[in-house]
Amino acid sequence: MCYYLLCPIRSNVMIRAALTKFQNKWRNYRHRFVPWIALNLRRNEGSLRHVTKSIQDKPIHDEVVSETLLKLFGALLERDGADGKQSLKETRLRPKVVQTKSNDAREMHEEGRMAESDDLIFQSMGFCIHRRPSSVPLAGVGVFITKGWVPKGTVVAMYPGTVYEAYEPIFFQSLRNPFVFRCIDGVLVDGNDKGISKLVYKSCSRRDMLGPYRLSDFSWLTNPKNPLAIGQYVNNCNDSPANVCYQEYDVPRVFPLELHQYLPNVKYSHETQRPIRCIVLVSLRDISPGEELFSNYYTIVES
Ligand SMILES: C[S@@+](CC[C@H](N)C(=O)[O-])C[C@H]1O[C@@H](n2cnc3c(N)ncnc32)[C@H](O)[C@@H]1O
Repeated sequence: MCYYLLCPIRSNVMIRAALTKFQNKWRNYRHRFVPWIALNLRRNEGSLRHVTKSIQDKPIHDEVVSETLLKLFGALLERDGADGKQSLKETRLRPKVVQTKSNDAREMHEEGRMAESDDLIFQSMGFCIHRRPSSVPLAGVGVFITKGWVPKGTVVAMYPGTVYEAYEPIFFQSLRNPFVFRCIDGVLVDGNDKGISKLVYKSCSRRDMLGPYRLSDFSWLTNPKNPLAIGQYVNNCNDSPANVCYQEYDVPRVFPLELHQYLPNVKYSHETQRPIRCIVLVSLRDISPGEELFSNYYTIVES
């Protein structure tokens, strides 16, 4: 009798102990991409990023991020029109103009725009960045430095997308979506440029205007006018160490209003009081032309 009673009790205790151990490990574990972690944790344990405190997961100062963005966005604004109003008008008109062109003319127009963007980013940042088929078999698209050198500690890309507070609903957008990025504080950024995610981003971006100024950029959903806004396509490193890492950056309130139109992030709810959250990718070492960017999809935050 005793035997039958004791056995379930002992196994209950063991199960509870195992669950507590798992819960503790899970709490410390700040995963970036939810579906990916479930499938690949064991295979990629060697490529984990360890940081001691969440506050320390900033390889460069936020002021340096601000300076970089101000420089690039300033150059984009100069290209698009001195006060940003012209670029807004242009953005509204562009679809109609493009519709009247043949496919060839449209392709030439896009190629011209890409070459112009390349010159601009090369002049202000010293490198060019593009999407290409990944060097990792079956990994889809990746992001490459195609021209110029990237010194260690440089902002190389931005992770675009809709920003959800931890309590906001994202269930339907997250189904079969490998682009949902999780910040250390639980904020989620949906960088998918297709389907329902695309619709949500566009509608939030159109909602948020301040007078003549757009507060976010939605061109990354098709052809990014901010050339850095392709960070959601950076793949996870497998065997060799990552050459970039994610840094969370809350846009300071003093960030010039006319430059917000180049920020590739928008709040899901406009009632959220905190500053807009952006994610930048920062180089962990010097990167040479032709190299693919690789990040860590896993970060362990040890408290
Ligand atoms: C955020 S997306 C990155 C962009 C993706 N490569 C694409 O073409 O859409 C994450 C997905 O990329 C793929 N991926 C990323 N790193 C990988 C790797 N090292 N090996 C294989 N697949 C990878 C996985 O399918 C993962 O769910």
